[in-house]
Order: sequence, then structure tokens, then C-alpha cells
Amino acid sequence: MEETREVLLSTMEMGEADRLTIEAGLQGRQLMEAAGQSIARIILEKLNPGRTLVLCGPGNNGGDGFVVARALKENGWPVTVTLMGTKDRLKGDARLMADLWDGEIQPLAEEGLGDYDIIVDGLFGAGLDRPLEGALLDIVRAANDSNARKVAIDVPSGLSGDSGLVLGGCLEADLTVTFFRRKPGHLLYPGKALCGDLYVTDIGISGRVLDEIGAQTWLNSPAVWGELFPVPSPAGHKYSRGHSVVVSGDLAHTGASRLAAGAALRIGSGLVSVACAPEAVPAHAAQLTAVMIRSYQSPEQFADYLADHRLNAWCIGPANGVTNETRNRVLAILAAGKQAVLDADAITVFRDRPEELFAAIGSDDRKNMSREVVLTPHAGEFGRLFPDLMEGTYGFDRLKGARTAAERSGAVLLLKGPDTVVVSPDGRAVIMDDAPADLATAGSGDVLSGLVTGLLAQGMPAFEAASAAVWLHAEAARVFGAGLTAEDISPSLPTVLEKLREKLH
Ligand SMILES: NC(=O)C1=CN([C@@H]2O[C@H](COP(=O)(O)OP(=O)(O)OC[C@H]3O[C@@H](n4cnc5c(N)ncnc54)[C@H](O)[C@@H]3O)[C@@H](O)[C@H]2O)[C@@H](O)CC1
Ligand SMILES: Nc1ncnc2c1ncn2[C@@H]1O[C@H](COP(=O)(O)OP(=O)(O)O)[C@@H](O)[C@H]1O
Ligand SMILES: [K+]
Repeated sequence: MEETREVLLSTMEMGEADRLTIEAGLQGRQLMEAAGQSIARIILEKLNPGRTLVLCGPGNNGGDGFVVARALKENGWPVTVTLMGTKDRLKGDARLMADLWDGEIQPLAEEGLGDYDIIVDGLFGAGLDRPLEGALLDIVRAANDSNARKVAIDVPSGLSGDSGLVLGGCLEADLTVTFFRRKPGHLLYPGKALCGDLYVTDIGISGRVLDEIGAQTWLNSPAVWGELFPVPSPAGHKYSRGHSVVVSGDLAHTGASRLAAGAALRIGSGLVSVACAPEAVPAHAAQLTAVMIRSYQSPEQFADYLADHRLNAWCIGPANGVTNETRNRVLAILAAGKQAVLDADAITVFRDRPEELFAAIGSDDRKNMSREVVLTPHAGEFGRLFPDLMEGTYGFDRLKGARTAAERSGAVLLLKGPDTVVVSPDGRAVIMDDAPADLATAGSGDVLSGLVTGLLAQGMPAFEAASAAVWLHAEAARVFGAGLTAEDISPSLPTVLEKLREKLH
């Protein structure tokens, strides 16, 4: 595939990229000059000339601000520069750029912030290390209240580039320009919404530094998992494409399992069965055709199904009920060494004893068989298994939380939301960007679980299967467009799959 994966760099990794580039011979001030010039170029291209205020902070983000101010002034724009603190306290390249600014430098103040057409935010970037407070917070709020177009350098001030969380308060940018590669905070909410339109510019850092940095976070795209995506083999048969089983809820709660089963079939699982109690059979039978029905009366009968090695990927949880039966079935599926997708009630049912679940996932038997498990919580379900990971000072750090959760549980963690994150216990992570909000509809999560299950059944490794499912789910919703209901997702998949195949070959 010609497409390469888009790596997302943490603040530390970006610092490393800068360091390696400087070590290789480029000077820090050249990087800063390139950074500032690239922002000015975008401003000149995207915005109409107007009264411009540049807010400069005490670090290199402020240094970039001085470069932007100079470049815009050279283009004839009326530019005012304000600085937090005094020039003599600036260091290194930032001091150098401040010296190259030949205009006045005013002290940073709230007054007059409403008088500009454009505000360039060079207060804090990667160096933000504490919340915005006091006068600074007032200034950022006044900027937000003004009618000016706001341009953030690297990240809007107050936003963590690592988590997308806000520290105290944050500039609400119309446009953000970052350098070399995007950062997770540009994709994770609320960060994504606070960045406005995002631009990534080349400031002379070579992509080769990435080999040395070894970052583990990527944009979710076929470039990450495409090579492992299952395509039916010409000589294959349905049995070689796996057999998915979805555990149904009781008679009044059968729909979720049908949505998941339909998705598993559509994504290419050779066979799909719904496993249900006898009283639910008529409800399923009235609606299912290609999907088979397996009823079980007792735990022993359920165990019989588990003993069949052909039934290789199991999905349990959607509308299953938070009951002892659900808990016992989850444990039985794990003990049988099945690949499994645990969703909804299969997660909630372990809220009082998550360790029991983690022990079952991480048992030596399962490890020896390399059988993988995918947990697919939304934030609420995540909090039931990992309450401590939701209690960050600045809110729930989804990426970090999911990483720790994957490591702790031994499962691939698929954390749902507008910025769905998938993390492998080995630390690899992908973040989905721009999933249509139409997906926030009843049953759409059930479809997603079915997609993961169907890919596991076909032999795709769990991290890649979960990532691919999230991407396909979003793309199918995009193809369908407005008015989406969960039932529409699977029927929209063929168009997406067709395009994907063209891309993969
Ligand atoms: N490292 C490099 O070589 C390059 C860095 N660049 C720019 O440099 C930025 C990072 O620069 P720095 O590491 O100097 O960090 P910043 O300029 O983002 O901020 C660091 C300064 O802000 C203070 N600070 C942090 N949070 C604060 C808060 N809440 N309230 C008050 N003060 C606070 C710190 O004490 C420190 O003095 C990047 O975001 C980018 O804009 C670019 O020039 C490209 C090259
Ligand atoms: N604002 C949003 N933008 C994009 N996708 C969203 C948004 N909100 C939710 N989703 C997605 O919709 C699905 C909802 O799943 P879930 O919460 O399990 O709902 P349900 O249980 O009704 O199926 C998930 O895939 C989630 O990532
Ligand atoms: K900034």
C-alpha cells in the first residue's frame, strides 16, 4: 500500500523530533523561523488583512509569535505585539526573535483585546505545564469573547497537546497551525473542537527522525491495519472465513444481538450464529435468514457450543442484562479460550470485581493460545471497570486511560466516543478522526461489536480488527449520511469495502 501511517506525536516526542533535528545540524532558530513563517503564510492565505494582535508568552511559543508578527508586518499588516513578562526574561531563540521585532512590545493586558480583527495566540504551546489562572485566564476569556478571528500557534493556549484536555481555560481558535505532525490533543475532544481548522506545516524536520522516536500512536486509517484486512481467498469456503457467535438477550431484548450478528456477517464472517434461550427463538426466527440460531437451555448446553472449535469468535454483552448468567457466560467464553468481544452488560457486570475479569482474560491458558479479547466500552462503561483512570485533575484523559486499561486488563481497549481510541496491551494506539456524529444513535455500538467479532472470526489480530471496525463503522455512516439509524450501517458497508479493496490492491 502506498499510503503511510500518520503518526501522532506526544509533546515529549515532538521535543525529541526537535532535538534530533538540531543534533543533525539545523539550528533551533531556523526551526522557529520556519514555524513562524509557515503560520504567517497560512494567515495571509486564509484571512483578510486586518488589525492584528499577537499574544506572546514567555517560551518558544512566544518566539514563534514574534516571527509571525514580523512576517505579517513585512506584508503591510498593522500588527501589535504584547508580551507576558518582559523581553529581558526571554531566553534563547525566543529572545533572538524578540530582538528581530522592530516594533513596540506592549505588556500583555486584557484591555483593548476587543479592538482587533485577528488575534494570534503565541502564549503557550508544548510547554504548558499548569492551568491558566488569574489575569491570564481573563485575557484568554476576553480574546474568546472578542469578534476577532483567532489563530493558535501549535495548540490553543490552555490545551494539552497530549490529552486534548483543557488546563483551567483555553483559547477557542478558528485556526490552529502545528508543526511536522499532529498531536493527539488535536484529535481528542474537547481539543479538536478548540483548534478550529487545523493545518500541519513542514518546518524542516525530516520524517526519518520518526524511526528513532518510535511513537506508538497513529491516526486510525487503513494504512495502520490494511495489510491484515481479510479478503476472501479465491479457493476459500465459508468455513475458512470463521464462525461468529453473538449471545442474545432474553425475549424482550433480542434486537441488539441481531444488529451485531448482521454486522459480523456483512464484514465477512463465513457463518454467524445467534445463541439464545429457547423462548427467544421465535423472535429471532421471525427476522433472521442467513444468520443461524442456536438455542441453549442450560449452562451445559452453552458449554457444548463453546466446545466446538469452529465457533471461533464470540460477542457477548449487548442487551444481555447485568445478571449472574451474563457474568458466568463471559467467564465460560474466556475459559474456553475463545476470541471474544465484550461489550455493554458484559462489561458492566464486572463493575464490583474487575480483577476477576482481568484474571480470566490474562490466564496462562489463553496466553498460550494467543487468544485475544476486545473490550468495547463507552466512557460510562469504562468508568465501571476503571474508575481510578477517569479521575485526572483536568478530566478524563482518554488516551492515557485507555493505554493503562489495556495494559491492566490484557485486552484490546476500544474506547467509544466521537474520537474513538483503540489501544493494544502492548501500547500501540490509534485515534479515529472525524467520525460522523450520526453514529450517536441507539444500537450503533452493537453494530460495531459485531464488526469487530466478524473480523476476529476471519483471523485478523485484535488490535487491527478493532481499529478496522471503528474506521469502517464511521465510513459506512458517512456513506449513508443524514438520517442514519443503526440498521443502516451494515447495508452501507459494501460501498466502503469496495473502495477499501481497491486501495489495498
Ligand atoms: N523546540 C523547538 O525547537 C521548536 C519549538 N517551537 C515552539 O515552541 C513551543 C514550545 O516552547 P516551550 O517549550 O518554550 O514552551 P511554551 O512556549 O509553550 O511555554 C513555556 C513557558 O510557559 C510557562 N508556562 C507554562 N504553562 C503556564 C501557565 N499555565 N501559566 C503561566 N505560565 C506558564 C512555562 O513556565 C515556560 O516559561 C512549541 O509549542 C512551538 O510553538 C517552534 O518554534 C518550532 C521549534
Ligand atoms: N458525537 C459522535 N461522533 C461520532 N461518533 C459517535 C459520537 N457519539 C457516539 N459515537 C459512536 O456511536 C457509537 C455508539 O455506541 P454505544 O454508546 O455503545 O451506543 P449503543 O449502546 O446505543 O449502541 C460508538 O461507536 C461511538 O463511538
Ligand atoms: K498557543
